[in-house]
Amino acid sequence: MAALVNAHLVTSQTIKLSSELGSSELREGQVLGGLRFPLKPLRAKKLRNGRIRSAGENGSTSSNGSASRMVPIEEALKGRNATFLSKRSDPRINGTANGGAKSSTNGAAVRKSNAYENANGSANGSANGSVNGSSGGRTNGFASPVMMSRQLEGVSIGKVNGSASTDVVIPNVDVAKRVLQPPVDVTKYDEQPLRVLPSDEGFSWAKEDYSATQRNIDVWSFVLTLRSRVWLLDAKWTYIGGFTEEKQKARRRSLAVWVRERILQLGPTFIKLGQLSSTRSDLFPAEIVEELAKLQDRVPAFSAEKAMAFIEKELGAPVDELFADFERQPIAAASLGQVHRAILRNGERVVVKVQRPGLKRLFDIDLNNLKVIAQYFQNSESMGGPTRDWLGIYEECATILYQEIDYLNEGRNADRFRRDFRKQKWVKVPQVFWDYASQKVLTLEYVPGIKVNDVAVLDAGGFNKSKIASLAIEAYLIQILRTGFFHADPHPGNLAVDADGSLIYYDFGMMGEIKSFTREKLLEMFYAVYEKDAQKIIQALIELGALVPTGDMGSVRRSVQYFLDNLMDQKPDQAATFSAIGEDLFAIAVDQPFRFPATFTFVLRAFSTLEGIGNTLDPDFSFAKIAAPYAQELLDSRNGSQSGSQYFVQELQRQAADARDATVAMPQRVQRVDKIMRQLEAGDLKLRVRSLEAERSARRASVMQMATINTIFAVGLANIGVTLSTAQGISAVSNSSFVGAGVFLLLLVNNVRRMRNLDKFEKML
Ligand SMILES: Nc1ncnc2c1ncn2[C@@H]1O[C@H](COP(=O)(O)OP(=O)(O)OP(=O)(O)O)[C@@H](O)[C@H]1O
Repeated sequence: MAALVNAHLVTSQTIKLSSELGSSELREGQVLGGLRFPLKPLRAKKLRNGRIRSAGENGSTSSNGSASRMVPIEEALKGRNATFLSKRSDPRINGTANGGAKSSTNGAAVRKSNAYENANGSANGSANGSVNGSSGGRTNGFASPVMMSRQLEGVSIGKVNGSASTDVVIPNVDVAKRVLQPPVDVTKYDEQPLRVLPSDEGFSWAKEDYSATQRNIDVWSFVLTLRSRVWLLDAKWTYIGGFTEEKQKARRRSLAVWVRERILQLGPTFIKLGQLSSTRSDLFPAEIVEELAKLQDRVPAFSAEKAMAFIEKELGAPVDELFADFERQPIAAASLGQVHRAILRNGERVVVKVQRPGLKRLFDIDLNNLKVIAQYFQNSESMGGPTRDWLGIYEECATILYQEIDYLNEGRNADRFRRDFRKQKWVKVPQVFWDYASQKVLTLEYVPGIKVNDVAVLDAGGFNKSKIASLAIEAYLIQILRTGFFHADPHPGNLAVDADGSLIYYDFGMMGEIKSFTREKLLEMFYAVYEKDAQKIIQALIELGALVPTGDMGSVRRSVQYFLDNLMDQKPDQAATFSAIGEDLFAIAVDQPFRFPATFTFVLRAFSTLEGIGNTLDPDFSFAKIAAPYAQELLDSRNGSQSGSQYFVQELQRQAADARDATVAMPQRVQRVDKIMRQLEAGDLKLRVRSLEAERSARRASVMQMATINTIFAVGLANIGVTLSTAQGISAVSNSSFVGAGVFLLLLVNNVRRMRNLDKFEKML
């Protein structure tokens, strides 16, 4: 690892208590403020300032003998401001050490101030006091939070007890900076000012006494108003001054804004569903999808009191006891919960994810209503009922929602994801502190990072953005094609970059799983994409159930070929992006026999999000360029360890076998063709051909016909208007003729626009 250290770490006043005399070294692998310490030990003597000796603590760390215990400065310096030197550790290590320690300082006056804002604290020199160290307390790796907090209450810096001594090292800023040469001022993100989030106080769903009846009324009044507004969209007579496409578009836009606002009013269930729908251009019009995308960062937060009371209820102990410090202001608020920073009693910096209270009850009511709505949609022609699986979509959403409010499930997902990426050191997944976890509260290692879309900060830190883009794609390919367990919501808020350029993943509430058969087929499709083989892709899609084979596969093949050509030869300035491809695919699906299973839409959604991230990070970003070497690697690994000649021989054998099968089957096939021909001639067999191309031509002809009629009427009426006004001067009749001509002209413009769209569509195929 390059010698990377966070300037914040060294500008902070840090204290380390270690059992080993003179071991006031910062070792490789130690973690400061969530960032791993570099390379070689840094002798304490290089760092000025004081030392304190204290009792050894290693002995008390049962789960990892080598783990040296970090003690918060505040515990050492009674109320002084400082940031902690912490250690990334196995959850079991937390809560160890100091079991049975006697406190001489009564918890060292847990400070209420913001520990994160004290990077330049004044804890200089020696910290006085006596340490009543671990005194051989047997540790309980999985102590309950309450028990642990009780034990840790006694963590104290006071009189040194025992023969060992503790070093307290307070690095000098300048010396440390010079020695460590940080490449980036990570204080920029580690100490970033907190955004003031809007409060949830004005929203009825946030009230404790919100009744189920009131909720039903609120939901149904939204649904019914929405239905009538959608109906009004197409009721041409309701447009004052006559219907125009522009007016309809404006009405649709105002409807979309209204939907977004009402969704915010309706709260968590609808916000989450709105966020999920914000990529379903196959289901909703573009204006709605655009507005729904804005829901991502406009979610109100709940008060610190509410959060703290909820934590106490969930974890069974007051926040004061559980944490040495708990930041009242959340660092983020999302539809289902919010995130607070905190410091454990052992000095570990963590984030506490607190779920919005009352979510389960709200979901139960809302999903009951939504099920009725889905059933209505399913039976409604205008909502595409017969062709869209609204009930399936409802089931999918309900599953996601209930899964997302089970934070224990999220914790398990995080652990699994971390295990999947254990070999890729460039992917970081926060540790879960299981002792501080419940179904509604999750405590995770604090791993600050720069969000992948925060280009200005990445630039200022000198990060290699195209490398980050490549890593993001590669990490995703590993998930989809190798492990089969993928992050289904990789939006920029859930992906950050560490000081050493590694990727940090947050939020494991929504994970997808690809079964091995599907993975195998996706892998085949991936190779086929790499080889630009449309036929193989179609075969894989059929086997995946994403494509229903029909007689007219020619146009499907051409569509696929079009995407292949655009995808593989994609240039940054070309619009053939994943999101465009997704939209086009969905548009084409109306005509063609594609069916998109949930996994497929999630994968496509994830790829288009990643593509967006890639484009933000690197103007020359090309998905294909990044994927190609990866595909090659997979191809090589698929061909196993066989040498080139072995592979060649195997390929020859395969082709020979194909040829043999074809030859053996030939006489049978000829016989069948002959039989069919005779049946046709005898009139026993009728062939009904449905040609999608012919249907498209018919649609085109009908638009042309309408355009011709509109032209005739426009010109005719304009002629009458001109004739009348020259003969009789401007009159009501001549004016009406001009107006009529204008209307037909507009219709003509509309026809021309439709023709252009059809042309564009034709070219795509
Ligand atoms: N372990 C962590 N260390 C540092 N920051 C974190 C950590 N976990 C979460 N965050 C911050 O909190 C934000 C929200 O977290 P997260 O996405 O897990 O919450 P959420 O409620 O699941 O949100 P949503 O599902 O809407 O994305 C993240 O974008 C990140 O900025």
